[in-house]
Amino acid sequence: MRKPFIIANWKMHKNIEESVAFINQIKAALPQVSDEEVGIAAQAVALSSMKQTARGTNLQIIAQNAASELAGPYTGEISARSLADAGASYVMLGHLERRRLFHEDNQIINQKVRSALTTGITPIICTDDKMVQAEVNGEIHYVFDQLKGVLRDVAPAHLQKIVLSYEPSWAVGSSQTANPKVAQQGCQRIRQTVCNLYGSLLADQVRILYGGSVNPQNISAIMAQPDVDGALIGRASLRPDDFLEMVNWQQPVSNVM
Ligand SMILES: O=C(CO)COP(=O)(O)O
Repeated sequence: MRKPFIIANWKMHKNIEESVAFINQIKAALPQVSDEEVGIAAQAVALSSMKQTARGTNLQIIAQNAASELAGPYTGEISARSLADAGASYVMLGHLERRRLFHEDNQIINQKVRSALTTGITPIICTDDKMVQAEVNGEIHYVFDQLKGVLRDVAPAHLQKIVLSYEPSWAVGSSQTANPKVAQQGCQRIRQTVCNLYGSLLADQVRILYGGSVNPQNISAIMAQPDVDGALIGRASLRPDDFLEMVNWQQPVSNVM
């Protein structure tokens, strides 16, 4: 049984004080750890204070990026080792914005994945529909070459822990509301690719999240899809009440607030 995972990706929003205040506002209303995992991906400087504030809760503190090396002369970089020290249990790697704005490619992301794994911090590997997209007989086909590249030399024992995500480029940060069927199709194809690479047992275990314009109105329909195990939420995660509504998507709103 795959445990649902709902993640706020705050990107470069919220300073340390705002991050801590947010956690103080939501921590009493988080779901049971046995039912669901909840996490917040924030700027690296806020992680340590967030971890302290979240003590006693099941909230996962997540880094948004890490260096490909663990130590050395890389001015301005932050290693997965230091992120783990700061309290991050997961690190997002290969987000669409990292690929698009900072020119990260599959090789670099693969190095980052392998470095993170040596520190015990769990990668959340993001993929998008820019993998290879081809139209055959009027149907869109995604070929998940990105996945093969970023998972190179990743052992099956490690893949068991890794979380994957599907974030179509046109839905991230856009006004286009995610269509649950598209979310399902993308996640299902990622699972199929994992099955081809690692076999069906691991493909059934790995969690695959959907990201791109998720909000309190559409999260239930997205989470109802069989291959969608969670959501990566940008803009709609910035307000505590909206975030709580989304992490408690299984309950009527009146029971949450
Ligand atoms: O980038 C995202 C999550 O990683 C999605 O961002 P939005 O929810 O703002 O579209």
